[in-house]
Amino acid sequence: MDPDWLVYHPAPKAPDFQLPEGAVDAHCHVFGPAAEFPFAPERKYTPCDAGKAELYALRDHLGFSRNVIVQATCHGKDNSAMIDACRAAGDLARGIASVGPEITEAEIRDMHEAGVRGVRFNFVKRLVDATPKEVFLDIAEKIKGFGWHIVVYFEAQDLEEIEPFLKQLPTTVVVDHMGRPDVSKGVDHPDFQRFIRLMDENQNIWSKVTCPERLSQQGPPYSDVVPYCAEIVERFPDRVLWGTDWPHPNMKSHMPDDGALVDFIQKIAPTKEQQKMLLVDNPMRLYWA
Ligand SMILES: O=C(O)/C=C(\CC(=O)C(=O)O)C(=O)O
Repeated sequence: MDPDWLVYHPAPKAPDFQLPEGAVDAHCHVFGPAAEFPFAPERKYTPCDAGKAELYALRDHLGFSRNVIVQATCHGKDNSAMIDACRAAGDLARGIASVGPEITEAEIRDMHEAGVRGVRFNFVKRLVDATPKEVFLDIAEKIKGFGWHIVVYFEAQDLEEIEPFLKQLPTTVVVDHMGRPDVSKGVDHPDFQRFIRLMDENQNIWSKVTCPERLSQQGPPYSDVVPYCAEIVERFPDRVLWGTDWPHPNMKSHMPDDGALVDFIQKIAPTKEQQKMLLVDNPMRLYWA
């Protein structure tokens, strides 16, 4: 693994916040183990091993019922670790894959049968080499007939440029980590308001209200991120998802305690009704319907 790699928390606390029955961790990853599932040659980082056994132990410890496993860029377009983890969980996991334009209908069907329900388009330059938008649009056409959706990962400064592309996508679109706002700017800043407007005007666009540990400039308990997540949950309660982001790739400042991350949920979704939509109803509708 990279010399400055931070390994996931060895013993997260038991959450004080009791998750609703049937809660879904809708954003997490598996890494390897590398001996079984080697990392991709084109990867931009080399993580520690963090396989399905550890992921499912964390699920049970925190009180989640299900997982959505998002293909991590260190595995490139080889989705086998993610698919193996989905198959091992039976009906309790779904996956988001990374695919190229050469993907065939038969391959999509196989992945669907394993539990995959979408693809991820990544625009974060430190994680991937750029893919032309026409290639992504081509992939979108191929997957839409399967009822899959598209997860997009970009940073706040790139929103203006990719907004027309997002509006062209023919499926439900889920934005990772609220489009990574700069939380020093305030929720009223035009950059975050642009993201709110995008969701407001496009009913097919959802957001993950995730990764306070990545977005925070203050560190735990991530109070500076609360207003951003809370604003989105309040405005769009039926289009939000939450996940741990375990095993927290590329965290450099600190490694979060996953139990404390679960406790964060009640600050951004204060009512029982919001919590149930965020953690159960929305992910079940998108991934298990
Ligand atoms: O875990 C995340 O969502 C964020 C990542 C890693 C990532 O997306 C990947 O490797 O695919 C990041 O910001 O480094």
